[in-house]
Amino acid sequence: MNGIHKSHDGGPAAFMFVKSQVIKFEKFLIERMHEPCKPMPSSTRKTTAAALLSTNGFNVQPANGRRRHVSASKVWANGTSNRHTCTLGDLINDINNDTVINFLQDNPSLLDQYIQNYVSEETVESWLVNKRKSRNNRIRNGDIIYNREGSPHRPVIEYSKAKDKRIHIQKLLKNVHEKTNQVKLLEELASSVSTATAADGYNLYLVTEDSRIINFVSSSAKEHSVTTCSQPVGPGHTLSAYAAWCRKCIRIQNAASLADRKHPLGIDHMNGQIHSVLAQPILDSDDRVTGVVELYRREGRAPFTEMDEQVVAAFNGWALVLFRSIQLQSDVARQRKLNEFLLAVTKNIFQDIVSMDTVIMKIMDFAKRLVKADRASLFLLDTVTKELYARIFDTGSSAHESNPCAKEIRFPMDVGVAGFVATTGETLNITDAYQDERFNRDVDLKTGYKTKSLLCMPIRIRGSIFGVVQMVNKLQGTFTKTDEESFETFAVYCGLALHHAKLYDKIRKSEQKYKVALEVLSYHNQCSEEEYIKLKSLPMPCGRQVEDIPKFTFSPWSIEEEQKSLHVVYMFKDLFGLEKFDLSRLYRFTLTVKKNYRKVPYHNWDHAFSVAHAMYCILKTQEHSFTQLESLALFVACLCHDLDHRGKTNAFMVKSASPLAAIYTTSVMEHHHFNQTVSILQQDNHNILKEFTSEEYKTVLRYIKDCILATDLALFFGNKAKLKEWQDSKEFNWKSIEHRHTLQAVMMTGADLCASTKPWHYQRETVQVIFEEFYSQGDEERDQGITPIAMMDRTKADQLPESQVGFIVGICLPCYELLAQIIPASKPMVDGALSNLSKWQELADANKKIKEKATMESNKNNRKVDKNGNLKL
Ligand SMILES: Nc1nc2c(ncn2[C@@H]2O[C@@H]3COP(=O)(O)O[C@H]3[C@H]2O)c(=O)[nH]1
Repeated sequence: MNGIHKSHDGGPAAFMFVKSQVIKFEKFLIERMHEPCKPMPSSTRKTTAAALLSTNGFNVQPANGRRRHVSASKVWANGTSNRHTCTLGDLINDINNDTVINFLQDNPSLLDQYIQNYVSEETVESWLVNKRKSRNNRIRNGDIIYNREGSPHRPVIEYSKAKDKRIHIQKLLKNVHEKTNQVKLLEELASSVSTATAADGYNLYLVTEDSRIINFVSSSAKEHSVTTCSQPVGPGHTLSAYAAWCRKCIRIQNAASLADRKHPLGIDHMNGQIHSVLAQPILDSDDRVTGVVELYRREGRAPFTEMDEQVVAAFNGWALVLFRSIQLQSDVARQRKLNEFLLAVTKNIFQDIVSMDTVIMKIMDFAKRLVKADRASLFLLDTVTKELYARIFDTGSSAHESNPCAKEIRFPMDVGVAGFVATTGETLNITDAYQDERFNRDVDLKTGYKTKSLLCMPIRIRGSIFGVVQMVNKLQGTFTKTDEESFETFAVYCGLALHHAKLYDKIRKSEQKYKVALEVLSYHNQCSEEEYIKLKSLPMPCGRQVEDIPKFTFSPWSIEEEQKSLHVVYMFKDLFGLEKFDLSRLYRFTLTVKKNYRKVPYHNWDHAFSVAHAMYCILKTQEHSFTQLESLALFVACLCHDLDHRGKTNAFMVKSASPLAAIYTTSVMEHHHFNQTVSILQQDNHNILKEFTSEEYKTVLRYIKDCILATDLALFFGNKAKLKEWQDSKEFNWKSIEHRHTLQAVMMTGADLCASTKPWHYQRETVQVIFEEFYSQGDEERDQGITPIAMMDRTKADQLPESQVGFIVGICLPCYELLAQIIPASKPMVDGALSNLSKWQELADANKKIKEKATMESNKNNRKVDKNGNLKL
């Protein structure tokens, strides 16, 4: 049939004939291509027939009387008369598979037109799917299957199959987002690009972080034996190594060009069957080549075109966006994971610090897990001997956890990788230890363990190198940049934990020292057995001896020194009885309290005794106003309220930065007095509260604390104001705990200042010792360059009576007057204070007169001298 021309005279008959043939042709296509579309409308058929004829050189005249001419003089077949194998005439005459195939092969534009106008997109896509399926499933040469069976994701194929593309893309993205495994994504990309370019298969390679090595990762070929696993990036090796090096897409058009000198190793053992290759480097967001996708077509296939190259480049562009997003995502995930890990480390290390060794073991264990190392070691720096040492050395067995190496490993601080890191402060990531000249093989020789990769980092405390932590042998591959970064953060925590552990060790040691000091102290501060036996042997005061004790006017100075302790026991017994108290404990407690008062002029045992006595007097008048625990607390508190007083005020303790002021921020000395009270109660055979229930014990201690703190004169004014308000408004209620406790606080002040209520000669004597203490503090302040207040300035001793007037009027009388309103039996204290006030007033007035006289005298003398000091004549 070659070269046959068909001539038509044209006319309606010819047109009708062609139209009928078009219907046949259409039917043919429907049958062959399983096209589920509707048959053509007749108008379309007409147009198609006309188009068919005209496209192929026939002149078709319209049927409406005007001449429709179908000219057969045109030879059709892509403009060349000698290449066509089948004409429309042939087709029309003898329509069968072969003729149509031949016809369509020679006239692709006709099928193109038909598909574009009459076939739906879905149908075209399903044709494509079917076509690829059949191609991929075809086994060529009987040995290599080019379709990766079981491949989990074939996005392009899935995409082409999907009815709703939008939903499919969402699914695909979700899928992608869930994948943080870059290799899997690259495989997917390679698979997609392979499908898109109709490649017969692909190989995927990844470049190491240092951009030096390219490693084979996977292939679409099921049984792919690779001979070029790992290659240096650069020319002279494989095609992928070369593509990674020159960072350009390389297209090989024929097998012969594969073994170029730039890439003599080609792509691998399949070279012989490969005809065309397209190697595309994959760049990441930092423009670094992360891998290479190598697409290939086998013999018999058309080589890759520039169009394929563009498709691959487009895929690579999208991959870049995708990887950037994945990179960010995985960075965030990694950071979160690291944060969680570090939080766990911190909790674990800080929650349960027992010793430095425990911390070290924990650190090593965490570090190993962090970078997936086989072993870990921590060498501490001995700055004295300039050595690195490890008491706990990771031998790989878990035995070291419970039984650290008895023998310490020690070596000079500049030996080996650890030494290099310790001296330079640099981090080292060594992929092959035996290739590194800094590596010290001795330890391997001793242990028989083979070191391969090493990650070694300095541990710093406050900027100075404290030690070196070493991770040995990454479980898979070598330590990465990410390992280094994570490990660097970890090293900071490590430093903190070790610093903490070091401090903890120090604290533990000083705690032990403190315990020893306490033992020594309590031995010396406790009453001796002799003192106890002696006191016990003394007869308890009785008869006339005790008549005056409950009187407010009773003077503590009127009894012998050694009788005071006995009187304390007497008063205690008198107030509370001995049913609940052990007498021997009471003796010991009293004697030890006495011993713990310093020999300062005023705040000494005498003062403690007189305050306890004043409270005894008040309590004797109020036997049922307070609970037994309250009364007990008031009396004991008075006895202990100035324990270990150093003769200095709170203000002085703060100003002189005393360690006590560092412990307590307010009522410095009062807190210390209470603390001393508890210490004495805790000593052997001293706990006078032993018979109380633990609840009662806690309550008494709480009351004692409140009472002792109330002796801080700074708190008196608030307490007095509250109590006065209740009293003035007749609201004071004995049943109210708050009212009672405020009253107790004011009672403590009243007892503390009781010297101001005593007969004049006792008051004068006491004030003398009070001021002796004040002046001694003033002297010390002056030595420290501080000007003391007038009351503490011995050069202003003449102001004392005036100062006493102010003290009694401003503090003592308001206190006693208020107390007397609530506890009328305490009225003698008011009287005593008033009496002393008048004495001090007299002295102050006399002083004033003397001063006035002196001033007058001096003025008189001044008048007798001229301005130059010379006597006027
Ligand atoms: N000026 C003056 N101060 C006193 C007198 N009696 C006690 N004090 C002060 O009042 C304080 C009460 O609390 P402290 O016992 O700690 O210390 C006491 C002394 O500093 C006194 O008679 N005159």
